Amino acid sequence: MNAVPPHSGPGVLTLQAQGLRFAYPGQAPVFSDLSLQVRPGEIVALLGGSGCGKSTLLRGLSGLAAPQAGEVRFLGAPLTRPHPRAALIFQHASLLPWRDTRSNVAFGLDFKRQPRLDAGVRQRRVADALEAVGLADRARSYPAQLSGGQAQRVALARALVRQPALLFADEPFAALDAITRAQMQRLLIALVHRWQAAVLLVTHDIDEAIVVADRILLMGCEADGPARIVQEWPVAIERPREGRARAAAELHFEILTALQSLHA
Ligand SMILES: Nc1ncnc2c1ncn2[C@@H]1O[C@H](COP(=O)(O)OP(=O)(O)OP(=O)(O)O)[C@@H](O)[C@H]1O
Repeated sequence: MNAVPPHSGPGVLTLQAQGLRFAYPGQAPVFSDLSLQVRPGEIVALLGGSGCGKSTLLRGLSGLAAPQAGEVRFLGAPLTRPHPRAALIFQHASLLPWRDTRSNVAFGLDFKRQPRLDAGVRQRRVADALEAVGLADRARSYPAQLSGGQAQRVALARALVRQPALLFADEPFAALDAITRAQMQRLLIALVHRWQAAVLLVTHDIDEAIVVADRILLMGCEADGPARIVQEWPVAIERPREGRARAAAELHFEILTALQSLHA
């Protein structure tokens, strides 16, 4: 694998959001005065009830939507639009059907503001990313020839090819069956550790958050007011976490109780 360049200097947070406010036109704010941080290499899960604003927050943090107040800093500098060292994955892989797997992954290097790479470096990056997600032998396959799990691996490779310092992931495994989902969770953990990326993972699934995350944030809103981060938990369960059912169950119960109390 090629060396991944350092993501930030010592002590620099990967992502720092301070005092964010966002409202859709003519509507009450989805969130107001919301702050959070993601440290280098940290996996942070964002849990919350449906409609509380998780996806909107992710869009605001990634530069896809502009908050009306507050500041987002990425690798120490203000972020006002999508950054080449931040990548996004969503519930649906959204591959280009007329491109094969290799070309879909290479497309990750063609987004706006990506640095121009020479052909050899591009090829190596794509090959590394495909190998990392276990699809080196499917480089010539088209999306219609892939399973849902394989398609999501291609989407992950398309994100990794950019050597991101931060991966924004909005319910990336929600559409997968339980076994594929567990495989993808393990893959995500292995890859971010190997590629030294941080992750901000939006999920509805408390168990997924407990298996994957270093830290869990619970987002909620009381009495239809703007959402905020109401509670946070460091996940101190030793990895790998499968088989540590008791510790996980205790944390699951604590988070579920907090989530239910928001909707009581
Ligand atoms: N484009 C939009 N225009 C207007 N309102 C929107 C738009 N997108 C989302 N909303 C509203 O903003 C609020 C937050 O939506 P958002 O999708 O961010 O929540 P969420 O927590 O990600 O939901 P879910 O978990 O169900 O996906 C909701 O009330 C939603 O109806």
